[in-house]
Amino acid sequence: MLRRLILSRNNTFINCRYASQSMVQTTVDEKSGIATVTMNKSPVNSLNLEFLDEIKTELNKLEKDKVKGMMLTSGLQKIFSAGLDITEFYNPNPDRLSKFWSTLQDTWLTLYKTPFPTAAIINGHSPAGGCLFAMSCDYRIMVGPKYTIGLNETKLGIVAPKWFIDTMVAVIGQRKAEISLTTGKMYTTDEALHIGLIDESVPDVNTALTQGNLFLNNFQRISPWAYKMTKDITRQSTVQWLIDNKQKDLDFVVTYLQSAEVQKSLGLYLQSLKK
Ligand SMILES: CC/C=C\C/C=C\C/C=C\C/C=C/C(=O)SCCNC(=O)CCNC(=O)[C@H](O)C(C)(C)COP(=O)(O)OP(=O)(O)OC[C@H]1O[C@@H](n2cnc3c(N)ncnc32)[C@H](O)[C@@H]1OP(=O)(O)O
Repeated sequence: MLRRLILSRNNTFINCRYASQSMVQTTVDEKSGIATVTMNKSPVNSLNLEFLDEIKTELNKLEKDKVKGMMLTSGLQKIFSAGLDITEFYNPNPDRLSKFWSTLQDTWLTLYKTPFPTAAIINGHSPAGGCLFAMSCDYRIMVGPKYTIGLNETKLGIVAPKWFIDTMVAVIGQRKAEISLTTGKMYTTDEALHIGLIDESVPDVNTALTQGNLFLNNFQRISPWAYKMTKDITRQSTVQWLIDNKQKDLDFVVTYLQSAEVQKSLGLYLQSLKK
């Protein structure tokens, strides 16, 4: 791992951590202590085992470094994240599938429970797992109007796991989540703003980053302990369910995803993507 200081747009030094061939780049503004984590896995930031592992490691590092906040964004042109990498569960190797799913569980727990405030800068499409990661941040700013966001699992012929569902319910409420999930609806930026799936719609990435910094800087005036306790209490039931049911969730998903019916649906969906 290499480190270097670079000069940011507002002339403060940024501590930049990067590794050769890294899929995740992080900069930390030395003045504000706010980190920007950029997902950079071409072509669509699909979340496979190695990518999830890198994201989790990076989040743990930020916690150790005691950053004051984090913005999660994408380095790709028009995609925040295409969600889980479907090739991890289409014709899967069962051992790798288990490893993949438990890494997803751990990465999500790490992101959902960060002791520092987080903002998703959604600068591109954000289906399924991409939407999950955005919803797991404390605040969402989406660059409009061209992109879409939502939990579209039913469109793939699969079911969003309970903790995906609970995360969405926490953001938009039971009724809207039920409609969104059953229909697999992908919302435009305006629609997402209207139902509360995102907090702000902005015209470009620079504005999104400025607004993200503004949101995170609010916490300079809040006790970190009070922040963390409040977040833990608010998110407790969703987090605790997964902690208590990790193995059950894993066993179910691994069996379910390998069933003939699900494999057939996934094959057809992948084919439609290639077209
Ligand atoms: C009770 C129930 C309990 C348990 C349930 C159990 C299991 C639940 C399991 C899983 C939950 C699943 C969560 C997910 O996240 S599934 C992933 C859903 N994602 C999508 O549907 C997105 C699909 N992609 C797109 O819509 C478009 O690609 C996108 C808008 C992101 C970008 O469009 P663009 O035109 O720019 O690029 P493409 O040409 O479409 O794609 C380029 C390239 O990338 C491949 N691709 C795209 N998305 C994925 C993906 N998610 N995984 C793997 N590969 C992906 C695409 O096929 C193209 O490949 P190629 O043709 O080879 O270049």
